[in-house]
Amino acid sequence: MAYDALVLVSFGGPERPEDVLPFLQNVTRGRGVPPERLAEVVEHYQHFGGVSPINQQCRDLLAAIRADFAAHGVDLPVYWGNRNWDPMLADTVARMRDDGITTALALVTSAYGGYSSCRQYQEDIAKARAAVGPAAPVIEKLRQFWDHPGFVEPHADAVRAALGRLDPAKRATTRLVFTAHSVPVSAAANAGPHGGRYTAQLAEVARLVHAAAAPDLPYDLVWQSRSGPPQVPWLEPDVNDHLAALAEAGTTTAVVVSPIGFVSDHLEVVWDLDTEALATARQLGLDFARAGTPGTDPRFVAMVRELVAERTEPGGERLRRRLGELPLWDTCPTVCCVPARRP
Ligand SMILES: CC1=C(CCC(=O)O)c2cc3nc(cc4[nH]c(cc5[nH]c(cc1n2)c(C)c5CCC(=O)O)c(CCC(=O)O)c4C)C(CCC(=O)O)=C3C
Ligand SMILES: [Fe+2]
Repeated sequence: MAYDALVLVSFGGPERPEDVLPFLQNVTRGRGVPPERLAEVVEHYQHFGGVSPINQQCRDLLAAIRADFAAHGVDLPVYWGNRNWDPMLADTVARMRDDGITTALALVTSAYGGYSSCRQYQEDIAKARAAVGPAAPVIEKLRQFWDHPGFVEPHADAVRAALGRLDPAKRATTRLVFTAHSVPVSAAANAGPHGGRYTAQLAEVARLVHAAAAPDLPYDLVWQSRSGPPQVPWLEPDVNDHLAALAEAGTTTAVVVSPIGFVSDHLEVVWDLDTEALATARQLGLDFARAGTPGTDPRFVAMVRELVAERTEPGGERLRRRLGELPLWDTCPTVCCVPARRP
């Protein structure tokens, strides 16, 4: 298959105080998030002057991908469009059409399967193409990359670096706490062609990062950033409750919190972990170091080029680099991740 562009598809975030509410309305439209929760989240964004870091992180990633492509003779223009805020994906797809693009690959800024991480981005692409009309380019999502070394190794190095910031005298009572975005229990059950893939992939990445970074330490996988109405069950425990349970048990004095669910230090990281979870740890008397995310790590950027090569080189499937053992699929069956359509 010949492709004439790559498009980075991301979540989007506001960059001005007056954009926070309309952005949040885009995110939560039709999803039953209570107004009290929305009001709280407005405050999280306003704490940072109404500027989410995520768009600048996408610009930095774009620049890094373009430089890497140029250095390796990959002659593909790279576009960028978001689910929830400017640049909106439909506007980007219109521009791609105007530029004569006919068949593009898409990199989404989530490594995992599941509705919010994978299927919803495919719906975003389908909606944007429908809005542009019949001349819209075909856009194929690159495979999920949770266990690619270009994603796992930067996380593992970040855990090592975070451990280096903690008191070595407390090493024997230090614990790794891996986090990912919580999702409704029903969404987790439906993730992937046979269900349960979001949590299974995260458990695999936690295992791989732990083994690479600090196999001598105990570790856990917990959840953060719960949304939705209180009566709907979401994945638990929450990272804050987990820290309280560790402090209560009395055998932990320090934690490294590693957000393996994410590719960059966006608001869910700088608020929910660096602000909230840090405050929780302080209150509990636990030392706390937050590990970084891949961001623009050269290995992560090179991974993007490798994922493209898997699709463009002859016999490209053989180029797949993976550290894990869970089944992999390039394209999702139509029944994937959508409860109503699962048999
Ligand atoms: C699995 C998952 C990822 C990881 C995959 C991926 O990265 O895509 C993710 C990422 C992100 N989530 C983000 C922000 C928000 N998520 C919300 C709400 C929700 N997230 C959900 C799931 C996920 N979310 C779900 C099931 C909801 C409930 C509403 C719904 O069913 O859709 C809300 C609404 C308010 C609230 O938090 O209640 C906000 C503001 C940002 C941007 C941060 C920034 O601005 O820097 C990012 C990267
Ligand atoms: Fe979210």
